[in-house]
Amino acid sequence: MIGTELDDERAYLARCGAALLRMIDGVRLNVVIGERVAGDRYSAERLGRHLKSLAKELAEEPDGPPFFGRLDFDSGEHRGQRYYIGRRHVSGDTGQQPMVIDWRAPVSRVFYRAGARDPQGVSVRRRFGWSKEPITLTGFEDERLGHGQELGTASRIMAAEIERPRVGPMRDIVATIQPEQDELVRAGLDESICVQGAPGTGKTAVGLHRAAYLLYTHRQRLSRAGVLILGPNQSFLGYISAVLPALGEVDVEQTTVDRLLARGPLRGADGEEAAAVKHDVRMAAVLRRALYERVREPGGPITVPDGSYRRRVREEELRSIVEGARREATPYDVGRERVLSRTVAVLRRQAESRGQTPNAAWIRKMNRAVTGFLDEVWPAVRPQEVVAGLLGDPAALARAAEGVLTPAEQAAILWARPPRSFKSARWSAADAVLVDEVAGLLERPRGYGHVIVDEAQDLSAMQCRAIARRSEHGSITVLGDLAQGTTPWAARGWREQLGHLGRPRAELIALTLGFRVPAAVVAMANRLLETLAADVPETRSFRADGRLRIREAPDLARATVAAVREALDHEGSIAVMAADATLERLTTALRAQGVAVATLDDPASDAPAARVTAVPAAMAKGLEYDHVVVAEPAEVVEAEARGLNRLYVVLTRAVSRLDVLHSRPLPPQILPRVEADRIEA
Ligand SMILES: Nc1ncnc2c1ncn2[C@@H]1O[C@H](COP(=O)(O)OP(=O)(O)OP(=O)(O)O)[C@@H](O)[C@H]1O
Repeated sequence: MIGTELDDERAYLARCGAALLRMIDGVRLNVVIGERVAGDRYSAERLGRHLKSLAKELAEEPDGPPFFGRLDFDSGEHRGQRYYIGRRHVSGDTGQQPMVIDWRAPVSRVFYRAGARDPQGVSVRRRFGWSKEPITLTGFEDERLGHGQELGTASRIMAAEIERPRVGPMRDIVATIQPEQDELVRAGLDESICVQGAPGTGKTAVGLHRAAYLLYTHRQRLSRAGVLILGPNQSFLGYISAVLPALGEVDVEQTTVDRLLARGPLRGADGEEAAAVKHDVRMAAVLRRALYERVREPGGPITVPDGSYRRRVREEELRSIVEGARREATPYDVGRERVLSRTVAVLRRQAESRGQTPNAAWIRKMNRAVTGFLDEVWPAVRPQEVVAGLLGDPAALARAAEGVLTPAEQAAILWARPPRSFKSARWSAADAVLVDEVAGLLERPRGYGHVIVDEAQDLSAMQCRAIARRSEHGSITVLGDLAQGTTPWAARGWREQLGHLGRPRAELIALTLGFRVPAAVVAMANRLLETLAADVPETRSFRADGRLRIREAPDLARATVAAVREALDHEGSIAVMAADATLERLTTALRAQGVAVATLDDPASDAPAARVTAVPAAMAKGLEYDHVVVAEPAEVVEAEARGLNRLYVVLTRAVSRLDVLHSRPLPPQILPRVEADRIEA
């Protein structure tokens, strides 16, 4: 019975393949016709470009299966219908319903949300199982929701997908999105949300799928306004970069906050103290003062030659123009424009009252004539100039920071050797944030329709403000985990962070079911979590499989080589994680033993297909590997002020197996019940 049904499904699969080819051919043909028939060159080019990108998109359809689920309805709006759900829409014959419905379409929501308690009209939900290379439909699993039958997380197909060994970059999760994740993915475009989730609960996955969903649902609005994804570093962005293209979305900007804000190369570095002050929210007030200190009261009336006349604007009038512009609290550059246009308007009224009719050339002439006055009372400035003027001049800093920063804080951020000009300044990443703050006071930056911020707990207040400026008229999705905060300014609570992000009332949602880390590892991570003083709920693991092994190893290098060799016998990616110096030593040892090791900054180093990556503990955030070897956790803890949080991050990167190797005593925070986990070889 199942056999014949499987044959039927395979026949349907073959028809889908044919339909997809027809779609690609059709679009390609349109490219050719479009190029020939469009009325003029401009529309020919536009049409051609559009069709070509559509053809490219379709042809680049990943080799994945065209559908992963099926819904049979026996009541409600879709009664009697059967829909196949897949990554992308596949058209049916003319006049027929689609062969496959996009997972983002409204009806697909039922696939993710229906359950025995609320079948939503569905009699049977079917999940398909596939094997790769070649893509083969191997079976299916039915849930008769109408009869109270629901597998939930007991689904074998779902478990196999979640527990599969990880290789290469992150993949989409469309086939197995959980109901609570789906709710976040499909939150409306006007809703800003904040997702607090322990490691591996799918925050990043939710964020990426939300981007794809919003682009599908609000294509026009967002293709104009744009979607921005912010991640912690380039390695992380590389790791997630394939997910959206696989879902057919190629026009999403994915970058880091530093890159977003940098206006040139960053060649400077700050000490801890200076960075902490520069990232503090109080700097916003200091910078505002430093900028508006440049606005001066008019020192007297102005006289402007106009043909045979000399026009005069009284000091009181000028004062009220400057004061008025200040009070209006528009961006600084708009204020300057207003002072200019209002001063010229006074001159114009004078000219008109004398029977003159000023034209555009006259206005231009007057604009030029009052520029000297304008530069005095409301000078044009560049943001770098303002910041350099502040950090390079103790007196200017003291004026702007009075009552806001302590003398010690001021001393911490002063440049020891000020550059000759702001153009030769060696800007640091923190300086770039300050420059951006001033730039935001000068004029509003380009905004996005939606911004997704990953690892948001690590952002400083000043970085949050930079993001808020870019999402003022859009919405944001904030993803993070307070327990994984490792920067000196990492958030202690979400409400305050959301305030800095300009969304103090965004809904806060917690995800607690982990899909990455095996249960044994979660138990250890939760022990560490208790000591981190982060107000977050514990995680449960979806995964009963997986292995944790803790070994004392006097010769760390030898033990690492042995652990990696053993890992290489299994399928999946492997990472060695440690503090910097130790990692270098271990990488050398591995290479000396003939093991190819890639590094994060150069993934193709050593051997292009190296299965082992050396990951500095400080760069592990957001990444995952099938097998992780963590060497000398005590060093990871000692390396930085929030070393325990870093260890928490590092211990939660493994999908199938985690080896913890130590020659020194383990950090006591993971010790209490560690003996129970210890399995000696
Ligand atoms: N519903 C799901 N079905 C299948 N896999 C899932 C699901 N949700 C998450 N995953 C997988 O679990 C892993 C962890 O997800 P993700 O990286 O998004 O978690 P995270 O919460 O961002 O973790 P971290 O805080 O450590 O960065 C990924 O491999 C992801 O594909």
